[in-house]
Amino acid sequence: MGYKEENKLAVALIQADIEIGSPIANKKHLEELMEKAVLRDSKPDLLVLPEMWNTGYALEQIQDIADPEGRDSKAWLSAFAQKHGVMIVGGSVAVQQNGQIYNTMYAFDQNGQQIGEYSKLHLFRLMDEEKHLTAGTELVSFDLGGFQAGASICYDIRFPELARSLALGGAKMLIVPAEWPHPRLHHWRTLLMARAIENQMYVIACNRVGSSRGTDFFGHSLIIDPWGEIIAEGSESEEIVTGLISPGLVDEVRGRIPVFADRRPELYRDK
Ligand SMILES: O=C(O)CCC(=O)C(=O)O
Repeated sequence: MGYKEENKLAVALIQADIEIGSPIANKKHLEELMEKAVLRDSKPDLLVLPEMWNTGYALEQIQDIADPEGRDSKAWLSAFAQKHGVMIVGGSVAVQQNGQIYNTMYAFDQNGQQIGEYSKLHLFRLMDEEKHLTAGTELVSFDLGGFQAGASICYDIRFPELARSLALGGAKMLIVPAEWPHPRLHHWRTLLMARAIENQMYVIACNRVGSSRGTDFFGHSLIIDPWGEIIAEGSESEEIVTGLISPGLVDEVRGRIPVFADRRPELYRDK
């Protein structure tokens, strides 16, 4: 593993623009940025991509351009991970599975082995997602170099129950690929910060930039530590956002303010 410091993981978020309805062009563009990220002097251990990078929100054509069974996306991500010895959380892609379309994240270890698959649980009605996509049905977490990561996608961060359930299941970091637009920058930053502070976990959030059909995506990808401190934040332009994270800090913060021990689950409503 290319750890920069003992027990630390070097993370690089690929804050890219996405061309609507153009999976081939998007893959080529992302590959250029990912190559830039891994060829830097300080090579990352983990790359994270944005949401729906293959198609963007081309929902009315999605049946025709979604990746059948995710085959093409998985093969490409796996080959890149293996070639460069880097772990990848491949943002998410529109995938066609048994006649349904899902918004699905695939994760790979540094040998190119698939280690995770998660389909977005909460579909975003403001963008008509529920008319075109099928929601996932499972909470997912996977191991990233000894660091348990919980999966979520964009709108999912508005549901604190999801991040809390992942944390209760052992996750020390929440991964959030997104296509989150203006004018809700305040929501994005506040919700991500809250998920980090309340669950005392890292939040690793990669948002796209650029404009598509009148919607402006603001980037501001974030790496937030379990105290809620911002380790790195993107601008509103394309860039690679980097930071170092350490599993030990999660244990330290959880030890200092024992939120999990102080919960009163017997009093909370679950319906
Ligand atoms: O919740 C929001 O404001 C944005 C969510 C979103 O754009 C998405 O889930 O694709």
